[in-house]
Amino acid sequence: MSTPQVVVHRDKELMARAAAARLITKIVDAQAARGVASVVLTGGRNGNGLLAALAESPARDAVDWSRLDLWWGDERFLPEGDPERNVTQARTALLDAVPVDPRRVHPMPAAGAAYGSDADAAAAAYAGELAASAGPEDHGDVPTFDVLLLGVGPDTHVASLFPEHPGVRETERTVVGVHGAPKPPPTRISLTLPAIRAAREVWLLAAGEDKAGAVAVALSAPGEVQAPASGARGRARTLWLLDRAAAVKLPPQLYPPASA
Ligand SMILES: O=C1O[C@H](COP(=O)(O)O)[C@@H](O)[C@H](O)[C@H]1O
Repeated sequence: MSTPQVVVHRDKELMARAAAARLITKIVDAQAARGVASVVLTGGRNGNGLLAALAESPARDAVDWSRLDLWWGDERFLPEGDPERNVTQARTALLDAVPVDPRRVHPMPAAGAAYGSDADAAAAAYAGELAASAGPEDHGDVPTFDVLLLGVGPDTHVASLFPEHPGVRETERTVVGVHGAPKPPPTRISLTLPAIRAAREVWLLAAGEDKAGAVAVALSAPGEVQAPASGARGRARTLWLLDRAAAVKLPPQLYPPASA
């Protein structure tokens, strides 16, 4: 697993634009190297800010959207089309504006329809979809995602893995149903830390002073059960993309001052 690197941008708008530019380059490079790229999307303010910045970037046309697999790190277990679902927000921010191949877009299941209110069954189905996409070159039952994006909550949660909750302790399953989440809605679906750690690169996004405490705690090497963000690492790279407000409690030796 890789050691976290920290990049600090002036403010959240610049952070979103820089992260979007970085993601475009990463997708184009992966498509050149392997034909297809895969990205795991996150919900939340910073994840959607990145997608909106990507939608506005003229360089978005450098991406071959038909050769991009999109997965989700977590989902709020709500009915299809609910405005609070992460996939609904991603469609509004970006996906409705670019020619993605619908067969390569893999939202987590919604409540109702096939799974009713059974988030555990929906999580198992998504685990099956991931396993079916993993090849012999991958590490276990998930594809080796090129980039996995994560927002960081003020309590250090990532995806829907909350401190001290059962999901963050999971070591076998790749996807779990989450019950009684401290942030609404209480029922969710989430990738687990083992699935997150299958990614080549994990990028954690945090902006604003309400995230400063979480960033400082997660980067001070606590246990991942207490601070889930600290356990989110990529095989090749772990990148924390911050704005100055979110970095304010970090010791300066953790990042080069020139990057801020
Ligand atoms: O509920 C969620 O929250 C986290 C963090 O969101 P933020 O708005 O505080 O950045 C997000 O990453 C996750 O996908 C989402 O379901």
